[in-house]
Amino acid sequence: MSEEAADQTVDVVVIGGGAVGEVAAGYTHQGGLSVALVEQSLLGGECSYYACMPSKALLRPGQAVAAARGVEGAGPAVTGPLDAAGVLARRTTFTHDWDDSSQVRWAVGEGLEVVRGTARLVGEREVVVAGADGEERRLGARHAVVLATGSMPSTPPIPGLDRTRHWTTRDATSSHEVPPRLVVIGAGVAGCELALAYVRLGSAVTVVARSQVLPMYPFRAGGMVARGLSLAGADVRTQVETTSIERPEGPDEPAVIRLSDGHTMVAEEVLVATGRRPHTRGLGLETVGLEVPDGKPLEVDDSGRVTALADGWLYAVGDVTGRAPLTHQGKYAARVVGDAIAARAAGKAAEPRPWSAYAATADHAAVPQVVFTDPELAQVGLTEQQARERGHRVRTAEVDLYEVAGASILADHYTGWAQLVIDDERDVVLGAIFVGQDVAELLHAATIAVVGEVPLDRLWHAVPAYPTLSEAWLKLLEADRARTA
Ligand SMILES: Cc1cc2nc3c(=O)[nH]c(=O)nc-3n(C[C@H](O)[C@H](O)[C@H](O)COP(=O)(O)OP(=O)(O)OC[C@H]3O[C@@H](n4cnc5c(N)ncnc54)[C@H](O)[C@@H]3O)c2cc1C
Ligand SMILES: NC(=O)c1ccc[n+]([C@@H]2O[C@H](COP(=O)([O-])OP(=O)(O)OC[C@H]3O[C@@H](n4cnc5c(N)ncnc54)[C@H](O)[C@@H]3O)[C@@H](O)[C@H]2O)c1
Repeated sequence: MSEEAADQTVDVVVIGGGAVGEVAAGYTHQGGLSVALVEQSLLGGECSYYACMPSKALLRPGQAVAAARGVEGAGPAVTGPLDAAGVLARRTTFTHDWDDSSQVRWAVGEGLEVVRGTARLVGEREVVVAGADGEERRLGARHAVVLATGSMPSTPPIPGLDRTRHWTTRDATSSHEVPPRLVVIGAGVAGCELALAYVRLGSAVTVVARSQVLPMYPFRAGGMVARGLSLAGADVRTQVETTSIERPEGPDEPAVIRLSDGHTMVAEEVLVATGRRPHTRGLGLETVGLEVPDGKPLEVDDSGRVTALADGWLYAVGDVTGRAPLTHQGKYAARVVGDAIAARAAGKAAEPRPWSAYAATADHAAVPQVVFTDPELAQVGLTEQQARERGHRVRTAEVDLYEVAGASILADHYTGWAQLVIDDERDVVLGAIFVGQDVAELLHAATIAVVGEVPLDRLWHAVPAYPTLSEAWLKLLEADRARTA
């Protein structure tokens, strides 16, 4: 688009103002470039309004109560059920009642131009934004366009689902009611977290897993989370398919859910939490010669450049790339994208050398994730299975966390498990997993060990304070010594 044909020309247009797009825009601007950030809905995206923050806000009160009840002497001070209305109200303070004014103030304060509307590519470095009023605005980009359009819930092919009103994670995180009965289909991260939140809020919850709970993690870890859900009162059904869903009495009447084991359930709400697909639909990718099948991610190199386009003006970042669909990892890639665009605009090569500022290298082997269930599950890097599949020769070290003095102080009858996946040739940590109460804060030490490739004989000198849960590290290293002695 020539500067005359455009209503406005900036250095960089970022499409999608979720957490990831905001960071890409911010870093690009800090690099000295003018940036238009286009958002069709709420600036801040899923994480702020329908995902991370509201789900964690729904979970936290139940965690606080459970922690107190797990300590003799403290338990009697906490009686009665959660105040569901209070929990929902506190959640709403985190979503700012689904009002993004504070995020807009932040963006404008940073020097970004916020453009409201739905954007699509119409050619190389050319974007059209359709506003809510139907007006179209043409934006030209001198250097780059960044696609940060996120992901959408995927709908599994369950007979009747497409005709039956149901919850997605958006509804579950923004509900103002606690349904008396809730069936959760899918026992991935979102399904497990939201099942726990609602069972603790008072719903009768059934979780339907077609394989196991959290199948992406080691069997033992998923089993511990499944047991935690059961102890909280959920009915967890594994190895079972959902064969049909309907609301036979009408859209506002209870749903009837049938399972492959012959069981039938009735519930006011059904949450379908069976994964997400990259949001590439309607982006005008065909106008720049890209063919991306629906549901497939935009492939990018480590600096975020869309690999299918030769001249490198189109970038993608966050969930739409399918690389590591987590807020923190998307924001990390966005920092890389912002730095790479600014450097290239200044005439630098900005080659994505591994571990340089221009490469999101950690995406490949050091992604941390916490599942905020009870017990929590915190994992980084490669699982044992992934490491073996990638051809590493590995050994593992494992401990039961009740052996750790800090754990026994934290909770009576603490149960937990930790495992290190160790590269047998280089003696460095490739991955770590912790399952137990409050293990989330153990994770960053593991991330540092994995990213830093810290040799085990040096890690031996990183002494955890007594009596903290971090002594899990000492126990793990001792277990490895005992095995390799
Ligand atoms: C229930 C749930 C809980 C989660 N909890 C966590 C957690 O605790 N920690 C964690 O790290 N991750 C969590 N995630 C994952 C996390 O929410 C995503 O990884 C993150 O939101 C991705 O950010 P994004 O900016 O790439 O996409 P999004 O947040 O989806 O933002 C994309 C934005 O682009 C906009 N957009 C799309 N198309 C256009 C267009 N054509 N024009 C203009 N704007 C457009 C959308 O309106 C949206 O605002 C959770 C996910 C779910 C579903
Ligand atoms: N704490 C966190 O970091 C957090 C919390 C929630 C979500 N997320 C992220 O958000 C994204 C979406 O979460 P999610 O849990 O929906 O996706 P997911 O991919 O983690 O899990 C989806 C689960 O649904 C199952 N499934 C698929 N089709 C099914 C069917 N027909 N019947 C029953 N089960 C079926 C899959 O086997 C899988 O276990 C993921 O990237 C996740 O990592 C992160």
